[in-house]
Amino acid sequence: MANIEDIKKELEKVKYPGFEKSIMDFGFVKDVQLEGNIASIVLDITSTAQEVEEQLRKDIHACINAIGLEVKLGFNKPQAPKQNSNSVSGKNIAPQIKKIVMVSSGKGGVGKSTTTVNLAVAASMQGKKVGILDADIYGPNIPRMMGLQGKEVEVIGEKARPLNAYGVDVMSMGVLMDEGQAVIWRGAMIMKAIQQLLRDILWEELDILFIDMPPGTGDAQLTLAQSVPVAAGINVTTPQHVALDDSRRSLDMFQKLHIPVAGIVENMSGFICPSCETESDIFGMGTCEDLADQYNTQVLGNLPIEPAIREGGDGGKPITYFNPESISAKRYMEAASKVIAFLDNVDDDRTNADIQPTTPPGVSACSTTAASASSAQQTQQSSGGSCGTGCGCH
Ligand SMILES: Nc1ncnc2c1ncn2[C@@H]1O[C@H](COP(=O)(O)OP(=O)(O)OP(=O)(O)O)[C@@H](O)[C@H]1O
Repeated sequence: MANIEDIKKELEKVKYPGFEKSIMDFGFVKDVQLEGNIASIVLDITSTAQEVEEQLRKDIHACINAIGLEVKLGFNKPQAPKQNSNSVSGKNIAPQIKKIVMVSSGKGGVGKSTTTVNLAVAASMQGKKVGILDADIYGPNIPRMMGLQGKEVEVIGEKARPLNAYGVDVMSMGVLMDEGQAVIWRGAMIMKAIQQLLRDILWEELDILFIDMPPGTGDAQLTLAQSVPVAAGINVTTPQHVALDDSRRSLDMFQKLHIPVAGIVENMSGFICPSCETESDIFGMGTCEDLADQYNTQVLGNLPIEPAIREGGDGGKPITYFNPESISAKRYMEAASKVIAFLDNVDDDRTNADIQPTTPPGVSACSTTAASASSAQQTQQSSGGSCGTGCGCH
């Protein structure tokens, strides 16, 4: 006869809909009891969506029945939010912003924030009125990268005015939270935070708002797509094949959310030696071309690993603004021009209902299942010359 441990083992096989992690790993299973052959299980879940509950019921029944037990299931769920999804209500909560661009990556640490900052600065240098919303609530580092760390936000009534650096308006959870404060966010809180960052911030009329998303494909992406019409998505990745697999998830998510894909930024693509400026291949270069073809999009730019890019990020002095003659700054400028050209072709008057999904609030239109696209071919590039600094050039 199965015991409680057997039940828990079975529950480890049940994945939370739209995610790779199990309900046990998420800590959603609050109570497991066994009386006779009836397993009583209580779950705390973050989604209000009926579909999520139904899927879980189905999966849990299947695996618990398989070990010869009946199931009694209880769910604790948050109240459904009053605010309907944008696509359902047709409401745009930030109508003064002409074009919203979602910058995403399949995983953390690939240079998404660095790319957001430099693209935004580059677009501003090309005459656009630009803002950055740092929605990476788990690691908001845009304030540091824009030299705004420790700056006080001006509060007017119940709203806050964005900060400004290098001609770009900026708002971030990092400005609103104490430094180093750890944040553990669950679905409903993320939804609220993102909506507040759009609605309760006094954004001026902007041509483009770049939004630096948390890595991955989750509640934040869905909430954003349901709250405002997202005109374009940009995927940032590094060229290694493992990173490209994660990237596919991100690109699949754009497709599922009906977000037009402006392109892919291949970051840390080769290394530029600070001494001789030779570009050499470290993690691979040019691997995103195939990926872009598969998703019918373009590579916006190949940004090398350049110490000056990191120093610009750490020191709050973006390379595009402070060293516009560098190879990287020129590539960011070119990438920004491609984004602007892409946005020119996305209709200003498109409403969210035209481009974003019509799933009810809280229902994940995102899937973490990677497309079964074939692997991109790595293009090896050799570099000439030798500088003798051990940078890898030969
Ligand atoms: N092309 C580059 N050359 C050198 N350093 C880089 C480059 N791109 C990013 N970095 C550095 O890599 C680190 C991670 O970059 P960044 O914070 O932009 O990544 P991220 O994808 O936003 O990470 P997270 O998901 O954790 O927020 C930073 O220290 C940044 O300065």
